[in-house]
Amino acid sequence: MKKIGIVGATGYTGVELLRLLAMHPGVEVSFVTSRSNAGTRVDAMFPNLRGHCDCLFSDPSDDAMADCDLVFFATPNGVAMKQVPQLLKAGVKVIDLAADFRIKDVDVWQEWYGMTHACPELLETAVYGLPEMFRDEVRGAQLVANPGCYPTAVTLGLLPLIESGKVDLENLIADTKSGISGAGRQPNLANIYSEAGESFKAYATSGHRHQPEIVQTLNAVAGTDVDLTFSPHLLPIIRGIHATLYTRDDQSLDLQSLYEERYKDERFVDILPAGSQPETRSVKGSNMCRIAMHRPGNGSRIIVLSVIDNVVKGAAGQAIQNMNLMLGFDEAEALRHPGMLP
Ligand SMILES: NC(=O)C1=CN([C@@H]2O[C@H](COP(=O)(O)OP(=O)(O)OC[C@H]3O[C@@H](n4cnc5c(N)ncnc54)[C@H](OP(=O)(O)O)[C@@H]3O)[C@@H](O)[C@H]2O)C=CC1
Ligand SMILES: CC(=O)N[C@@H](CCC(=O)OP(=O)(O)O)C(=O)O
Repeated sequence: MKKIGIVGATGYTGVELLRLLAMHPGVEVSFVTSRSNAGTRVDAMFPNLRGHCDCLFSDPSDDAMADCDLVFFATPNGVAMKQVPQLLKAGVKVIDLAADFRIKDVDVWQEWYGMTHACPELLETAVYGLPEMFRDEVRGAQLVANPGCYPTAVTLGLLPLIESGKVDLENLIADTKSGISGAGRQPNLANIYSEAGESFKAYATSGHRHQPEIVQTLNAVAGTDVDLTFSPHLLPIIRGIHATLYTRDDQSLDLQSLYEERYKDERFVDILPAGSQPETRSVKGSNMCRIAMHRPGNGSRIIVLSVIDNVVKGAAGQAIQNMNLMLGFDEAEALRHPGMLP
């Protein structure tokens, strides 16, 4: 059994890691942290884990972390970078669910995240954990930067078009909506039910830190600079991301066969039949990304619809997909279950 640690196990992505790892036959979660609940039983705080997890929360400074084979950081941005160098030296593999190692250019990272990077020398060696693009690199990685939730939905939705070399890269648009759990579990007035329920709004319209993350990946695929308008919105649902993606081609692409061919071997990307409209509830609780393509009026406009569960394929599920690759398990271990309806 591989020994797994989770730093930040009282947050939404941390507790989702615990739920999913409870279904994994090859790992045991041996170390979980919470600064505010050290010494408390995990299943006393999260009764859904009764019978699945008998750990106590430890403090993140506990040396036992270095005894793990792999540690997940499910912590706010800027936490992992302070502990990762030491863990790597101790031979521990690390997956950061936050953004500390996602952006290769340290100046870009510091500008968007508003802090000084603690270990910029690791940015080049960290592997961006989108298995549908970097599977082989993830297999050999000691440090994986798990992608952001919006970047996962947008990048998987646009990838076949960018790889085709046939779409307008000057005017890509990603109109995205996220459920409220995307903002994490810490209290925030804007995210309480009576503020966010029965309402709908855009946010971070003049700039969101996921824009440079998506562009970094798309630029690498395109081999040139793409121009992406990225506009996030807060949806009054708990889980789910819906991305509506726009571009144009010269009408030569057969969208259905392009996407089906690109993702034919991918277990976590489902290309829906032509004309479909994927729903966030179809992926709720699962690691699946569902995608459908449209060409309104058979013209040059292309609209791609992409949905994920932000906590699963957008965070904990994708992190476990990466863990499976890094530790030599079947990539789908603990992730084979379907979504929940309703
Ligand atoms: N929610 C989502 O859908 C997604 C989240 N992410 C990213 O994943 C990370 C975790 O997100 P989420 O679970 O939503 O966050 P939460 O705010 O829900 O949880 C954060 C966790 O980190 C712990 N923590 C906070 N500060 C520190 C610290 N300085 N040192 C150690 N532990 C700390 C908290 O526990 P305690 O205070 O008790 O120690 C808590 O368990 C974030 O970086 C987020 O941006 C990525 C994709 C999607
Ligand atoms: C609804 C909502 O607030 N969503 C979050 C995205 C969470 C996430 O994935 O962001 P990281 O890059 O920090 O991992 C946001 O827009 O900030």
